[in-house]
Amino acid sequence: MKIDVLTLFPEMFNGVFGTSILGKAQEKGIVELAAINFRAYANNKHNTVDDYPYGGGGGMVLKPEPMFAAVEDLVKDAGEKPRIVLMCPQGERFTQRKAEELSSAEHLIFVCGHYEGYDERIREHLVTDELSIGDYVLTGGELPAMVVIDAVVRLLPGVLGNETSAVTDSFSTGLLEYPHYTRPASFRGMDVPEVLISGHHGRIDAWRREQSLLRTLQRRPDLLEQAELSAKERSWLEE
Ligand SMILES: COc1cccc(Cn2ccc3ccc(-c4cc(N)[nH]n4)cc32)c1
Repeated sequence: MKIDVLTLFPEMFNGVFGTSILGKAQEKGIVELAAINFRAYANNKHNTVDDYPYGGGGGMVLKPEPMFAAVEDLVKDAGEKPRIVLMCPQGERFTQRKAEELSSAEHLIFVCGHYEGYDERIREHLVTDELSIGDYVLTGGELPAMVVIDAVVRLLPGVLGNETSAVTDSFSTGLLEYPHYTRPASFRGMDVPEVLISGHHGRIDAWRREQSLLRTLQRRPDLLEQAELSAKERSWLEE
């Protein structure tokens, strides 16, 4: 997979792209990550990428020309038509399901703006997906793009050491994750649940599923509507 990020602050991505799981995914050749300064595509004397809004009002608006020129330059060598993902507070709420959908793309281009917004022609004629990472307003699209890229890349085959963890972790099952424990079996009188030390994998799986259901019921009952539950599980939860 190839991921390009169009931003005015490419240096913000150095740490995220160069270390830990994303860095290793690049070393393994699973993903190619690049942050490009779209100011390079500004076609005016002062290299401006923003301007005052027509109709007046506060704040500056991102101009269409540099963004169109930058995306067209990135797309020209592309095989499959890339997904052009615009980060903005008004976008579709980003979810694990959306991460799974994006992880099947060959090429993603993220548009990270600043200022008070984007010229609407960017949205209407360039963008394929508009995403928000939550109902709060950030200063720009870089942090939301990092969040989305992290959630997408970890799903790519070979990125996570233990293949199953991307499938069984929170939200992939539609439920919150069960509690995790590791050595020591007893720490300051706090013991690991017996079942996890029993070596009985059928009982362990059943306990983990039950804990996921309980934790989801307690913390995120809204997720239960969409989750795939057996009739027995549904009646147990409704008791
Ligand atoms: C566009 O509408 C805006 C209105 C007021 C401020 C801003 C600031 N801003 C600029 C580009 C940008 C990209 C993403 C986000 C963002 C995403 C989420 N979930 N919160 N905030 C915020 C951004 C934008």
